[in-house]
Amino acid sequence: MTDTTDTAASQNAIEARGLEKTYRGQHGQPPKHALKGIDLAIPQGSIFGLLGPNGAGKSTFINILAGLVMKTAGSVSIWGFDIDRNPRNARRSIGIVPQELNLDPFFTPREAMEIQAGLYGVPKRARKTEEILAAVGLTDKAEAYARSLSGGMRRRLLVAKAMVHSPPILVLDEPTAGVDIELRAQLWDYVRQLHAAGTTIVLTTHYLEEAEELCDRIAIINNGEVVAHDTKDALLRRLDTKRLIVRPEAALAQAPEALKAFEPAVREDGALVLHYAPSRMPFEDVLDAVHGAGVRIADLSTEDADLESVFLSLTGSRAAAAKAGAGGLAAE
Ligand SMILES: Nc1ncnc2c1ncn2[C@@H]1O[C@H](COP(=O)(O)OP(=O)(O)OP(=O)(O)O)[C@@H](O)[C@H]1O
Repeated sequence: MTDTTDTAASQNAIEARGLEKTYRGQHGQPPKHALKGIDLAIPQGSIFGLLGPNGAGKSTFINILAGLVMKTAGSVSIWGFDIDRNPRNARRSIGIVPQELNLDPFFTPREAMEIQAGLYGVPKRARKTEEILAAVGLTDKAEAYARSLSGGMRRRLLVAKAMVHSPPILVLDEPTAGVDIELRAQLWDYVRQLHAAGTTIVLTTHYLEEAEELCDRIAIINNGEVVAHDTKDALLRRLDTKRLIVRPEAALAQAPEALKAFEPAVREDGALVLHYAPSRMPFEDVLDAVHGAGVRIADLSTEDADLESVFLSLTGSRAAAAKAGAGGLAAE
């Protein structure tokens, strides 16, 4: 076993090559090929979003990083440490916040932190229990039993526990599920602080808006395969599509036939939504078409493609996008 990192690999916080996972079929079920050769490089210092519909394989990927699921084939290195050849160092380089709120109900947050630090062999003088509890807003609850904590507090305690050994990488698996908006904002503030201090952040989320707001790079996984892997901006640019939202002076019963080429829809609030490709069609031409169709405009606005559109075009699944909690476009 060696402790030396491979310098090329260490440019990336996490690197997976040809990663495969096949779950053995249980109760007469056929085997499940959950990861079909994943290649993924997560650069150091990024806030990386891992997106995908339910069952895409995100948790499988994260559980392989955590050492909870054995891969079937391929290789993974964490902070330059191969998980097979150097599992100890690989595991020390990463803090994982699990999806489930699995906390021992009989320990207080302070105790839970100390136990976790002990498990990682962090010497007493090097522990940062109070500092981390304060950062996640749990100082007041340091002596409360975990069972008396709200869902949001438990989630924040899990983040705190994942940070006890000061790993350079923090992975959050669906961290804001069940967390109310205020606490979510607080959690993201802390995650941003960690990122500013140099921690690489990887998160899976069902909230596309969250990924859009937070992440600088995004991979979309569908059906065990990476279908996109790019900077967020490049992903958003990839779709040459904009929406024009027109508020007509008089209510429209339906979208005018003459505007068919713009995939028109009349929203519940009465707005007429048109789609166009800005690189191929000057805005003036879109407006002319609206006038030509006899629609008098009371007000208008445009919207760029969002992550949901990208997600939809890549996974081809409107249901998946709806499940992904994007909202907002439901009326179209
Ligand atoms: N222990 C297991 N045994 C058999 N099949 C499994 C097991 N765990 C996951 N799977 C299957 O593997 C596929 C990928 O599951 P995984 O949980 O990784 O997806 P996910 O993208 O994390 O989904 P979600 O967002 O719902 O958590 C799914 O079809 C799932 O049913």
